[in-house]
Amino acid sequence: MPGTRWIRLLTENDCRLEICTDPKTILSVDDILALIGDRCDGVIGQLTEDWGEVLFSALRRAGGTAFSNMAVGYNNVDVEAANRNGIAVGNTPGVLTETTAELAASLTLAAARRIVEADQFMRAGLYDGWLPHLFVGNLLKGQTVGVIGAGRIGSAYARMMIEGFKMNLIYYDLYQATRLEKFVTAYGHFLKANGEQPVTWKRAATMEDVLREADVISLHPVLDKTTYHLINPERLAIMKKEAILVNASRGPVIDEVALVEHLKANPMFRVGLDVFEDEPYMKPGLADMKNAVVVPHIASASKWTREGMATLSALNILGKIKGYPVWGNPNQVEPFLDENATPPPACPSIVNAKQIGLPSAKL
Ligand SMILES: NC(=O)c1ccc[n+]([C@@H]2O[C@H](COP(=O)([O-])OP(=O)(O)OC[C@H]3O[C@@H](n4cnc5c(N)ncnc54)[C@H](O)[C@@H]3O)[C@@H](O)[C@H]2O)c1
Ligand SMILES: O=C(O)[C@H](O)CO
Repeated sequence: MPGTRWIRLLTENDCRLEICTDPKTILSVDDILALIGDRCDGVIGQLTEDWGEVLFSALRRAGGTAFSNMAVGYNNVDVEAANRNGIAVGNTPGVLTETTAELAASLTLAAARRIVEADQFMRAGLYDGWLPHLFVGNLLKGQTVGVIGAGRIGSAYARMMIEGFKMNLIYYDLYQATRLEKFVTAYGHFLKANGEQPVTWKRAATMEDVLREADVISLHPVLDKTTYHLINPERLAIMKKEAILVNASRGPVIDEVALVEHLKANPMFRVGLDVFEDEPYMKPGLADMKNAVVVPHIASASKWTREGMATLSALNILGKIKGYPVWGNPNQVEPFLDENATPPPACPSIVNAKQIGLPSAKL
């Protein structure tokens, strides 16, 4: 895990720390069982690990009460199994928001302006002079950005695309994104007052409305039963032929086999993908598609964010061991990240706090 603050926070609070140095990228359940051993109070794990009944009951038997993913997404964790074993499950919200949104914006631009194809063309020595039709892509200004899942990251991405490129917004979420709507309204007024075309927003009644209307669609929901294969052949078919689809949420939100077929049939349709259905693998054919930009799950990969994720996950474990209450607002974790201050005596984010009866901190 990156940085050293998380190590200091634990060791200065009398925790003995065992750091896994196995060179394997993804640990199996058996690897983790061996690491838990017969005495372990808490574990910080990664999103690539399968945390279910086997691991939570082993942790319980070893005297443990806390697990934290070093991630905001926790679809790799069976929270019900953790509840049955009385284990608190932590995650790391907030600290990834801007970094992940920036990568989604980067993928959007790379896809819209064909950056990767053009880079490969240059390196292959194929450039022999300016041409009017060389790597013509899409202009974003004035087009419509569609966001599916307008939570922390989806809203941050929307703001970047609206403020940066003056795009109009259409979004779909189970909940109203009130702050985002207010921002777009205010920005629209500002543009109008300066003699520019104002930006607009619309909350779509159905996901299909977003897919039909948007020129760029970025996916930012959690992965659960309701969002598995949310993008399927039928929904791909209703998107514009020249649309751009970006995914920096979780791979299984897209039916990747269907996506490859769609990319083959629609060369002007482009995608930017940070995540894949069977990570670390890509479905057959995807790597050959020039209309796909692919990167290896790096959306949260800035130094500040990764160190913040390490800090928040360590504080989730420490807080539970110390018997601290749970921080009341997982969207405001800044006080835990201030290098020059002692962090608040609270667990920054425990997703099953209510289910296992943990008290909430008074802010
Ligand atoms: N690629 C990466 O490195 C990376 C980095 C950070 C987060 N993520 C993923 O992004 C997800 C979102 O993170 P966040 O911090 O914005 O979480 P969040 O909880 O703030 O936002 C998720 C949003 O999805 C919405 N949602 C849930 N089910 C939906 C559905 N069926 N249809 C439409 N919207 C639905 C929720 O209402 C919520 O607003 C994480 O769960 C994680 O899987 C990926
Ligand atoms: O869910 C998360 O936190 C991310 O996928 C890590 O990059």
